[in-house]
Amino acid sequence: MEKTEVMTPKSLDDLIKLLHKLFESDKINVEEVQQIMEAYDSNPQEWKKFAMFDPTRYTRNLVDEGNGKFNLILLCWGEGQGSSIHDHTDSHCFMKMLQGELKETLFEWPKNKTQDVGDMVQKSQRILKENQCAYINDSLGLHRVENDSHTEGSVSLHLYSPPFDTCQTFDERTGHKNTVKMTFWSKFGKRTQSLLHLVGIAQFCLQLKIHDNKCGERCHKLFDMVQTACC
Ligand SMILES: N[C@@H](CS(=O)O)C(=O)O
Ligand SMILES: [Fe+2]
Repeated sequence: MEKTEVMTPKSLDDLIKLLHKLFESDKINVEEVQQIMEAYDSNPQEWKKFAMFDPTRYTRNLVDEGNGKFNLILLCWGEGQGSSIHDHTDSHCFMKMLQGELKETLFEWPKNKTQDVGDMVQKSQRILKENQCAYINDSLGLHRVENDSHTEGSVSLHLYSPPFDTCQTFDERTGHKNTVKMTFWSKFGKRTQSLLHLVGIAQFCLQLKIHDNKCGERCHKLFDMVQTACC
């Protein structure tokens, strides 16, 4: 196999361009992707438009859809926020630190995948520092990611290939698993949830039509508008 030189992306846009090139090929070189992501020197000016925090849980903000080959997602972790123990749906997962630190804990898959089998077995734990790029896939195990800081938020850039929108989460005590849908807090720098919220309100208003035809009519219009805006 030929050895390629590690390219140093000059900016986030440059990194995205390089990633598009690398993922044109059907077979990717994990180390190469990891090295290129690590070589990008985090510059908040370039990514702050994607960085939206929520006080209640970590947010997932879509940055790029990688021509359908990968999703590039910026994750914002407030103080004390973390993920559940989860898998990565048979995809590659690269995780590049843009700001602050994150604690990553690796777990083994529960022995019996169909039954609750007691405590999850912890394999290792490490602190990921700014500009570091970690990698995981399902054959390496499961993980949980946490921002342990009481004073600072953390930001990380995740690349998933192929893209996926559900994963399995695991109860640390029992190993019991659940399939969960993963949502975006924003896409390409624009908040998504508020529109979904409006759809919910419009749907609710539509039900009122039973009681009040005028309201129903108005809400049909609102519902159509919101649907057009969303899709
Ligand atoms: N894989 C998680 C983030 S992490 O905890 O690695 C997600 O995409 O939401
Ligand atoms: Fe993860």
